[in-house]
Amino acid sequence: MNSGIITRDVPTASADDSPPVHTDPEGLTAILDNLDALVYVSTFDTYELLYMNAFGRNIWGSYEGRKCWSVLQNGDGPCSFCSNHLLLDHDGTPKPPHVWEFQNTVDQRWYQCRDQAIRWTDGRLVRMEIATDITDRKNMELALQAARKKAEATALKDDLTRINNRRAFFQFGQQLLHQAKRSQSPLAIIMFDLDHFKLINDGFGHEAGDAVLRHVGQLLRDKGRDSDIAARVGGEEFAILLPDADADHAIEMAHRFSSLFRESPIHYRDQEIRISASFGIALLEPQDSRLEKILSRADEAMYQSKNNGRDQIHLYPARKV
Ligand SMILES: Nc1nc2c(ncn2[C@@H]2O[C@H](COP(=O)(O)OP(=O)(O)OP(=O)(O)O)[C@@H](O)[C@H]2O)c(=O)[nH]1
Repeated sequence: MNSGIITRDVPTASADDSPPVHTDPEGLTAILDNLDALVYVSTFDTYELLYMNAFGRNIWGSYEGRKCWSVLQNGDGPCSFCSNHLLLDHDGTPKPPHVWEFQNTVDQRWYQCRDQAIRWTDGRLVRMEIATDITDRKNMELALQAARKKAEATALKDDLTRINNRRAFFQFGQQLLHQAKRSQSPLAIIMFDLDHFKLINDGFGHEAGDAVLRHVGQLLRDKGRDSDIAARVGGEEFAILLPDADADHAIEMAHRFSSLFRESPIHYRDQEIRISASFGIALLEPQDSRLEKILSRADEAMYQSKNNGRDQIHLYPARKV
């Protein structure tokens, strides 16, 4: 059968292991069948496969009289990612090769594909693809990407409490601040500091102190809104950024956590550790462009709660709520 790429009568290589007998003096079939890459040719209008080399036949089977989407992708129609429309100019002139990567749905391996419109032996323009197996490189790339993502996520988490660390608070918070300003929506920050934490460390031991911090982290994770950014911003100091929250909402949230802390003692080695915290709330103001400004007002309000006797909530500038 004439493959179309070969200009003389040449037997098509079989998918079995026996080497094909090549009669074409140019040895083109032998060259194509010895390539460690898929080469195939299909028509633009009917998607019929006109040629596929031995690499392809060994993986995807026989192709004669079949469509590329059926043989190569086991599909029941043209592939959604078909690159045919990228291979010809609007006036029908072949464009330079289109190079892309994808994972084959039949053998699940990754290929780098080089697609091009070429002139077939009967004169019409057809699609040719040369696809090289890049699975090993791709897997390494994907593993590296996953490792980098994990490292980035780890760098933004506080080891002890498993909530955001200070760096993450500023990174995510600054973005939310810009968003709030753009959409002219409110935004609030609640800051709190555990009361007499040194006494917990001194009385129950540093490990008990760690257990308390973990407990607070857990409450923040479990009881906050998904859209809020809760972070440990210091030793026993925490902050919650509340997007789209006005004073009433922030006050309600602060009261909710204040009660939760008071009402959920930590059980540590048969001992019960009771905690409370002093809270400060600050709201986004029109002149704010940096998160630090709002945080420092929340910090000021928090110190009013500390100085007034602890276990209470102040809204900046000086309102006990
Ligand atoms: N267990 C533990 N303790 C910590 C950690 N980070 C900071 N601390 C302790 O937190 C304590 C903070 O003490 P202070 O700043 O005096 O505050 P406080 O005792 O909470 O008193 P007030 O804030 O005034 O109510 C210190 O003893 C620190 O050693 C931590 O990761 N684990």
